[in-house]
Amino acid sequence: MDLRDLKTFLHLAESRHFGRSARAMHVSPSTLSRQIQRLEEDLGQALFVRDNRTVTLTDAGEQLRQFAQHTLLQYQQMRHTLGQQGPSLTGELRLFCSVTAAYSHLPPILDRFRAEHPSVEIKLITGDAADAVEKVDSGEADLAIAGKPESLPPGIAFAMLENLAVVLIAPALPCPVRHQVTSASPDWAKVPFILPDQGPVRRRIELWFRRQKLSHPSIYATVGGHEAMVSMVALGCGVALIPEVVLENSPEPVRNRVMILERSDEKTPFELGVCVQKKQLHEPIVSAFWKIVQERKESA
Ligand SMILES: CC(=O)[C@](C)(O)C(=O)O
Repeated sequence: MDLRDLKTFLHLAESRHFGRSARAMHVSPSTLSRQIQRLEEDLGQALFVRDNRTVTLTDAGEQLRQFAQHTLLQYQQMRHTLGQQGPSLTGELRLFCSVTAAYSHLPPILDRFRAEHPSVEIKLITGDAADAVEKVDSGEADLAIAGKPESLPPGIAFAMLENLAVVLIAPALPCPVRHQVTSASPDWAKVPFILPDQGPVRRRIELWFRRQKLSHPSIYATVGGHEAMVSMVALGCGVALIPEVVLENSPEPVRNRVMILERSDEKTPFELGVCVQKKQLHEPIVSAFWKIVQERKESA
């Protein structure tokens, strides 16, 4: 068994997306398939079940995921201990992110940070992704995972993690809204929209309205938190624009009640990243976390 295969496997087990993992690990999709095949042959078990778009772990895959997570973290910890001079960091780090980001993007960064700095206490605050930059700007959090706003406050630094797709979603089960949006030429002025109350996603739906020449859209509700928007769409209340990762991390019964009407084009990606106050970057704990984010960015 090769550590690189294990790393690639773990990435795929977390992303559940061949293309994304191949890009992040700097290998071609066929190399990635070969690495997984090698592990499957070695263990004599299938690790993933694949269909057109999604990848699911088998029981053996889940066992290997746990093994890979422990092994790689222990390895990193050992490497760090061997190469470490001076005392390790102690203190507190306050992180803010959405529930979605806590599932999708925070785990590998936090695992790595914990492996290197086990004595730092992590205070995780979850909430509306749209509040992330403000939480850092106001000093309530040291670092946050955020969608990049059109303009960043002057004291804030932003390190991009990934370009996310943004999708327009509608109820998938038979209901009046589904009927409206699946007709041959929907009357968009009559379709109820669920909007985030603020933030970069709000800005995007406003641009979408403009492109559709929709000056008076019908607003069903304005809510805080992209996760809540998915639930409302799943209940048939209206349609909404959200980062696709929020849908991907919604519980399956909710996901099954939602369909994607439109996916944003690659020219207008939604930049997800980590933000911090520039003046805090010299603080040892903040700077240690920032360094890990920068390294991930380079390997993404
Ligand atoms: C901005 C952000 O954190 C996410 C993951 O895209 C979200 O929760 O919408």
